[in-house]
Amino acid sequence: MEWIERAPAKINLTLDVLYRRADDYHELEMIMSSVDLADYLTFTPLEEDKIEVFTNKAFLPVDQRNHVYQIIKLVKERYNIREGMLVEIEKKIPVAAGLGGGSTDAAAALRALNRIWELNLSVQEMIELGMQVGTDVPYSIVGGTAFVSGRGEIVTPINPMPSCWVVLAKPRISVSTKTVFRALEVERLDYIPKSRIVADAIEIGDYKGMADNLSNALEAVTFERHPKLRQLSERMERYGMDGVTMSGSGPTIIGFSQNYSRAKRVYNSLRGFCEEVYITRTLK
Ligand SMILES: C[C@](O)(CO)[C@H](O)COP(=O)(O)OP(=O)(O)OC[C@H]1O[C@@H](n2ccc(N)nc2=O)[C@H](O)[C@@H]1O
Ligand SMILES: Nc1ncnc2c1ncn2[C@@H]1O[C@H](COP(=O)(O)OP(=O)(O)OP(=O)(O)O)[C@@H](O)[C@H]1O
Repeated sequence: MEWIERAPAKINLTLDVLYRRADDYHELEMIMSSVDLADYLTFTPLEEDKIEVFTNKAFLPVDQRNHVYQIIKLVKERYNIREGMLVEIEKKIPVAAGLGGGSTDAAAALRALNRIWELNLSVQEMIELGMQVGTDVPYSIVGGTAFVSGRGEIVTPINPMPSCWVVLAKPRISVSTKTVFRALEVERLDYIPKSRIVADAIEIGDYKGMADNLSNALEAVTFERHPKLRQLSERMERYGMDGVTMSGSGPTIIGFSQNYSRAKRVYNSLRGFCEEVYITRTLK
């Protein structure tokens, strides 16, 4: 029997860095939401005790380095499972883009294994396991629109973000999350945390309040290294998007509009300028 699990991409409406912690991670506050762009994972239980991962992107690792492989291994060890699992990942979310692709696949694997192996894990137990694989896995287990804090493990669902179109633009630039955090001088950040402001706006359905306060503390570092991203962000603002920001540690720049024709126009204009451009909707 086969089991199919959908794994949606996430966007950051905000990413506030509060301080660097003793364990070298950063204390964060973020508003995240899921969008209508997803990977699809097909799970086939195997009698033989082995883990096999396949994907349609040849450059992606399918061994211990794959987040899905890591989750299966973790669950098998923790719950002493002697059966095997074969997973096919149909990758649609751009990789290393700031859209949480690997994390959402890992979360989808946890949800699927929980059902297939009848583990009866609570959301909290899945969050604890997921955190061992990546910062964005806990959010991806919960999904929807959420206020995310701590290292990324405290996920508080809030009202769905006001419905709108989201244009995602990813130029051919690679960004290492670790390098960006390392280059960040938190004590010198000249910037006001926006997550609580955006959460309050979303709670009362205030689209303008949300769009006016999008922000990302990592933008300064990533933009300095890749000036093309600043140009892209300014271009999207000039084209009339209601709000523009960077997702995660980049390089994807996201723009919001409640007007479909405008979002479509921006999408069409960016296609010549950017490697990958998508027009998506937010998910409830
Ligand atoms: C920046 C975000 O995209 C926001 O959504 C995520 O926090 C990144 O998620 P990810 O790629 O799954 O990240 P991880 O593999 O957990 O962390 C990558 C690196 O980012 C830095 N990192 C991450 C999370 C955090 N709260 N503080 C950090 O300093 C650490 O150097 C870590 O080694
Ligand atoms: N299933 C997977 N899908 C995508 N990337 C994976 C997967 N498993 C492992 N990786 C590795 O994880 C790295 C980051 O990819 P991913 O797409 O998760 O980044 P991201 O979108 O920037 O994530 P985030 O927003 O959480 O920082 C890549 O270098 C890739 O090789």
